[in-house]
Formats: sequence, structure tokens, C-alpha cells
Amino acid sequence: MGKFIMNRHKLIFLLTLVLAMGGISISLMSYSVSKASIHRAISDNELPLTADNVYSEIQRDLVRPVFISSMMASDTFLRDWVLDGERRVESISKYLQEIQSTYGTFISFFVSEKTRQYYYGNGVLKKVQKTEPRDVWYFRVRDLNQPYEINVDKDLAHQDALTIFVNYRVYDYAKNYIGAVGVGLTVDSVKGLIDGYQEKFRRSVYFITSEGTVMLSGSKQHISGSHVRELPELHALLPQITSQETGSFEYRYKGSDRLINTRYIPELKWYLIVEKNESEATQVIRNTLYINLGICLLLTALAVYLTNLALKRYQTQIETMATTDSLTHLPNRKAFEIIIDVIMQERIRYGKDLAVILLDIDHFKQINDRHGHFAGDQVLTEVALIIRSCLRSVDFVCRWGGEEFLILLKDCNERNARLLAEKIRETLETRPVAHKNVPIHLTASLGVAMVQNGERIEQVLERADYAMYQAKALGRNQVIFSNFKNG
Ligand SMILES: Nc1nc2c(ncn2[C@@H]2O[C@H](COP(=O)(O)OP(=O)(O)OP(=O)(O)O)[C@@H](O)[C@H]2O)c(=O)[nH]1
Repeated sequence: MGKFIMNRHKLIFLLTLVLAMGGISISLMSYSVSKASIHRAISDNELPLTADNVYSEIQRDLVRPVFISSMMASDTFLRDWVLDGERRVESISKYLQEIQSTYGTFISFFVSEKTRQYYYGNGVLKKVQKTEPRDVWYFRVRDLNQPYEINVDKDLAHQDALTIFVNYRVYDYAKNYIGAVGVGLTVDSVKGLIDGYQEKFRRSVYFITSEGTVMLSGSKQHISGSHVRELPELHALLPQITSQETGSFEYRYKGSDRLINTRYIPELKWYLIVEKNESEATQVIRNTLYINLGICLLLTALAVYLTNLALKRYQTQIETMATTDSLTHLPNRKAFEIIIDVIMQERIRYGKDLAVILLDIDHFKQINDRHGHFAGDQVLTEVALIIRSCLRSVDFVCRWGGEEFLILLKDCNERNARLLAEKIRETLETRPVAHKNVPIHLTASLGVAMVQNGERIEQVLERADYAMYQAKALGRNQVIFSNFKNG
């Protein structure tokens, strides 16, 4: 039985393990598959698509000012006015104002090579000087071997707002360089675009220089003017980002995985970075994972509970079946073997008497032969009931085998054991069993033995058996008491 209990616990443990492991691994597997597909969707499609869109918007925004600047550079009015000696500042101011109002919010300017005057819509802003760091751009354009450049700078005329300037070289009719003209476009429109993307697609869009300075950003983590070194893992990627035109990378920040797509914008000499917090994107499937794990544990607990319940029930049934005689419903010899050690120990501990009676129905074979096997069965069943009815609830009776019964009388002295054995014998003799209205008379022979100190149960049983055979030999239907001294 002990072995069975251990096996049941082992079985329950293994079942828990298999169910829990199965459930957990299925949940984790589906989580990792979903996560991988989200990862692929973000890095292969979403981010490059956003980068492409932002880039084409930027290009579109830049094409217009380049076109306007090119028109201004070839405008005969401007060139004639310069060649005429830059007289009447109002006329150039009016011209620049016109450009501004015609094309919206652009700033327009002209810097003369001859006078180094910086003209804008309100007249002369200043004189550009080689020594002035802010004017470096002009001398760069002057030496430029291309018709124009795009420069991102702060605009003095507009409270240093970050502006994208298109600086176009202007030539006179003899192809001599006479100055630089152009328009400036505040980056507000690009910023608006970035903000729009951020809100719509929940991703960060920002631009960095090759040195890692954040130039323009709609992201809270990458504030304009900051440096990527503040995010060490992103900073470590800088050499890779700046060594290729486009790329996809991953880095971790504050415990969450960030996927980025980078693209070099040659017009601005900046790197456009579109970033998505993967941990945020996978939050839903993570929640699903937690729910799945919860359900799996719940089902495991339920399955284990029900299995345990069923096993316990079957175990009890099997144990009962194994220790009960199916005909008389009395305990069997196996049950006796289980409890006898405890009863013997109790006898020693409490110093109480213990009597053993072996009862054998007389000429039972004849009953079978005369009345049939079923009648024999009925006799056995009724004998069991009669014996039980003569005993106290603390006494034990079992079917010892065939037509033999064994009785243990707890806390019962020699005299009482004798009396009880006699009572059973007498009851059996006087109470015939009615089988199909035919009374079957029966008697029994009983051997009684008192358990003696230091005696093993096998020895007591041997004495009771011997006494019972003596009763048979002496003519049956009697009780013989085993005298310990005589054996
Ligand atoms: N009907 C029935 N008969 C059984 C059962 N178990 C054993 N028997 C029979 O009981 C008979 C016992 O016969 P024996 O051992 O010769 O003893 P007896 O006829 O009782 O004679 P004595 O014991 O000498 O008085 C056998 O014929 C067995 O087949 C049972 O469960 N049902």
C-alpha cells in the first residue's frame, strides 16, 4: 500500500511536470513566433517605409526652394541691379519681399561679392566678414565648384531659428561671380511631419549628424541638441550607422529593445533615424503570454486535482478490494496481515489480553454436496454475520480461507474468550440457515488460544489451529482451549 501511495504521488508529480512544461513551452513558443514576426514586420517593413516616406517628404520640401533660388540666380533684375552698383536698397528689399510673400514663409536673401552686404526683405542685415564664424557659409559658397549648396544653419534674421538654406551662386553676363542668393526654409515643416509620424505610427523620428549630435527630433528620448552618447548602446552603433547609406540595427535602452532604421540624407548631410520601441509593440502579445501561462497553470492545477481525486478513489477501492473477502464482505487474510502487527504491539504496550479463535464449519463439504455450492456460499455469508453479531466492535474477524474464520478478541481474558467461543458455537448450532425454505443445520469446531508474552503470532495461530483440530478429532461442534504449557 505504501508503495502505491508513493507511486500515486510520483504520478501526480510527473503529471504536473508534463502538463505544466507542455503548457509553458507551447505558450513560450507561440510568444516567440509572434515576437519574431512582429520584429520582422517592424525592421523589414514598417521602419524602412517610414524612412522612405520621411525622406521623400524632405526631398519634396527641398526641391521647391532649390527651384526658387535657381530662378533668383538667373533673374536679370537682380544681376542688373548688382551691376548698376547696388543703388536703391529698397528695390532689392522689395524684390526679396516679393519672393518671400509669393512663395510663402521662405526667407530670401542676397549677399553681394562686391560690397559683402547681406540684403534681405527689410534692407541690409549686415556685412559678411571672413572672420565672423556665422559668415563662413558665404565664403564656402563663393569657392564652391557647384551651382548651389544646401546648408542647415541658424537664421540671424529670424531669432536664430534652425533653417535649411539653399545658397545659389550668382554670375554676371560675363560669367563672373557676383554674389550668393537664395531662400531659407525653417525646419518647422519637417518637424511637423515628424510629429505627425510619431503620433500616427508610434515611432520616433530624428536626425543625427555623423558625429552623433541630434539635430532635429520629435522624440522625447532624443532631444534636439543632445548627443547619442547619452544612450551608450546607440552610441556604440554610430560607426556602423555612419558607414552605410541605409541600415537596420537594434539596441537596448532602459530595459526595452529598440529597433532602428537609418538612412543618410545627402542634401542635409544628416542621418535620418526611425526608431520603434519593440517592447511597446510586443506588449499585447506579452499580455497574451501571461494570460496563456495563467490559464495553463490553472488547467494544470485542475487536471492534477481531478486526477488526484480519481486516483485516491480508485486506490481506496483497490485497497478495500484487496483486503475484503468478496463473498462474506469480511476482511480477508491480507487485512489480518496488515493489522496484526499493530494489534500485537498494542497488547504489549497496554498489557491487555488478546485471544485468538480459529473457527471451522463442520462437514462443510457435505453441505456443498447436499445443497449445492450456492447454498454453501449462503452458509458462509450467514456464518460471517452470526460471528460478527456475537462480537464487540473492537474485535476483529476475518475469513481465514475456505470455511475457516479467524477471530481476534482484544482486551479479553481467558474466561471471556472461552464464553464467547461457546456463545458463537451455540448460536451456529441453534440457528440453521434457511436455503430455499430448507433449513441447513450446521455446527462448527473452535480452537481458542491466548497470546502469551514473548510469543510470535505464528506460534499462537499454530496453537489455535491445533486446538481446532483437536475439537474436530473429539467429535466436532465443540470449543477446545489451547493450553500454552502443553503446546
Ligand atoms: N460453497 C463454497 N464452498 C467452499 C468455499 N471455499 C471452500 N469450500 C469448500 O469447503 C469444503 C471444505 O471441505 P473439507 O476441507 O474437506 O472440510 P469439511 O467438509 O468442512 O470437513 P471438516 O472440516 O473435517 O469438518 C471443500 O469442499 C471446499 O470446496 C466457498 O467459498 N464456497
